[in-house]
Formats: sequence, C-alpha cells, structure tokens
Amino acid sequence: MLETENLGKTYPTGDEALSDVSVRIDGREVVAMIGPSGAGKSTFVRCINRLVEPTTGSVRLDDTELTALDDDGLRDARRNVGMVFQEYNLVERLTVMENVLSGRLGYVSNWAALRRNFPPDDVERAYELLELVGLDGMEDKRVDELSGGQRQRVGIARAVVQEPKILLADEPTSSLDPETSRDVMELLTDIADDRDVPVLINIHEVDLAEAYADRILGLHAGELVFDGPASDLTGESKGVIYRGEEPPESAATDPDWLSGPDDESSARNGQDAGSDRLPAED
Ligand SMILES: Nc1ncnc2c1ncn2[C@@H]1O[C@H](COP(=O)(O)OP(=O)(O)OP(=O)(O)O)[C@@H](O)[C@H]1O
Repeated sequence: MLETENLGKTYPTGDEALSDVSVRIDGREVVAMIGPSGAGKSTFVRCINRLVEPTTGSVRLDDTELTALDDDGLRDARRNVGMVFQEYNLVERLTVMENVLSGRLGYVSNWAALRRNFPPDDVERAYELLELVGLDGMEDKRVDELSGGQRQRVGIARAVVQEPKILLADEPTSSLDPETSRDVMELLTDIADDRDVPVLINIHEVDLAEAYADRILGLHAGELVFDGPASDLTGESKGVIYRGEEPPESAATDPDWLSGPDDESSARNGQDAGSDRLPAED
C-alpha cells in the first residue's frame, strides 16, 4: 500500500510543482494520473521514490516511511518501487536479458553484479517475465535492435523482475504510436492482475487513462482536484483538471471532487501550460 500525505515540492527555482497531495493506492489498482503539461505529474511520481526530493509531507510504502530514510535505507527501499520511464532508460548496447536482469542488481553483491553473475532463480524469473511481456525468444537481442514498443516491454520486465510493491510508470506511452500505446497499457493492467501489484501511471492521453485505469487522479497546478473511478470522469471534471474551471455545485457532496483550483492564477497556469493537450470535451 502506497500512501502520500500532504506531499509537496517546491523546486529551488521557486516553482511550486506539487502542493499537499494526499492519496492512497492499494491492492491491484491501476491508477492513472492526468493533468495539463506542468501540472506536477512527473514530480509526483518521482517524489515517491525520491528521484525528486519532496519539500513537505510524507510517502509511506507498507510500513516504510520512504521520506524518512537515509541513503542506505533508500537504496534498499527502492527495490520495492518498480519504475517504467518514457524513454525506457535501457542500456542500448546490452541484450534484452542483461537489461531485464539489471532489475535484480539491488539484490546481488557488487562483485556478482560486476561479473553479471545472477542466481539461477533470477534468470528463471527473467525468462518468465520475457514471456509475460511477449518477448520470449528475444533474450539475446541487443536493445538497440528493438522497436519502441519492444523496448518499453523490456523496461516493464526490468521493473517487474524487482518484485516491487508498486509499479510506477512515468509517461510510458508518450514515445509510442497509438496502437503500441494501447498494447503497453494492456500489459500494465495485466501485470497488476498477474503480479497482484498496484500500478500508478502518469499519462497524457486521457482516452487511454479512461480505457485502462480503474481510477483517475486529476492534477491541476500541483493540486489534486479529482480522485475517482474512471467512469466518473466527465466533461466537467476534465474542465476542472485541464482548464482550471470551477467545480460544479454538486462537487461539495461528491467524494470524487477535491479542493478545486481556487484562484485565477492557477486557472491561468493550467490554461497556458496545457492548451496544447486539452482532451476533447464530452
Ligand atoms: N528540475 C526542475 N526545476 C525547476 N522546476 C521544475 C523542475 N522540474 C519541473 N519543474 C516545474 O514544476 C512544474 C511541474 O512539472 P512536472 O514536470 O512535474 O509536470 P508534468 O505534469 O509532469 O508536465 P508534463 O506533462 O509536461 O511532463 C512545472 O512548472 C515545471 O516547470
């Protein structure tokens, strides 16, 4: 179970990217985080494993307070957080298998890692995962011979081989064509089921979020303004998330709605920053 409480980030430049975000993600939920460009989605995902250091608030994964850990503690705890990146972050000149096994580096000694000497169980796990992500038989191919979709599958296998307690995906489909994007979303939802792990996906394509996620988190100007089932996402809620519009009066009693953007500047920021990415109105 992942829980953030009042998570906030202000960058040294003074940009307040995230403000008081509290969420709880559990079970085998697939959660999509949406919002206009600059809303703070990447910052949120990266604050969870402290690739970005939060300024305020806390992040808890099961019983571990990630925000309270020193460097050694954080290194160990990061094994429990699988991360999938937009640009895959693979080692291009290494093979598919070597890249997948690098997800086990946190579990083997430095010496074994240096010699790429992984226990047989790890290798077996990697083969299983290659089959799960549809890359069986491709273990010896170099990554630079693969398509974008295949690379992302390697990235997913590498994250899952860690046996994480949560899988985070930071814009996993942004570099892919629409059909490959759907395949990758389907794979992420399959993994949530198959591995019994929650998946949090930061994503621009609202239609993919609605089609594949169980739950949507809507960020606007660093604030969480919507948290509800994908089926509850309406034109009105998209207006609040993407254009900083005022929530409807019914929002006061609807648990999906959180504090809406409350000043002109946040509405303006959303409009300026996100105008190129507005989803179609319902
Ligand atoms: N390293 C940084 N230093 C200073 N400001 C930053 C940094 N990274 C992000 N920001 C700012 O923080 C805010 C949120 O950025 P973030 O990348 O988290 O948003 P996002 O919703 O993921 O955007 P996008 O969808 O375009 O990737 C923006 O105003 C951005 O300019």
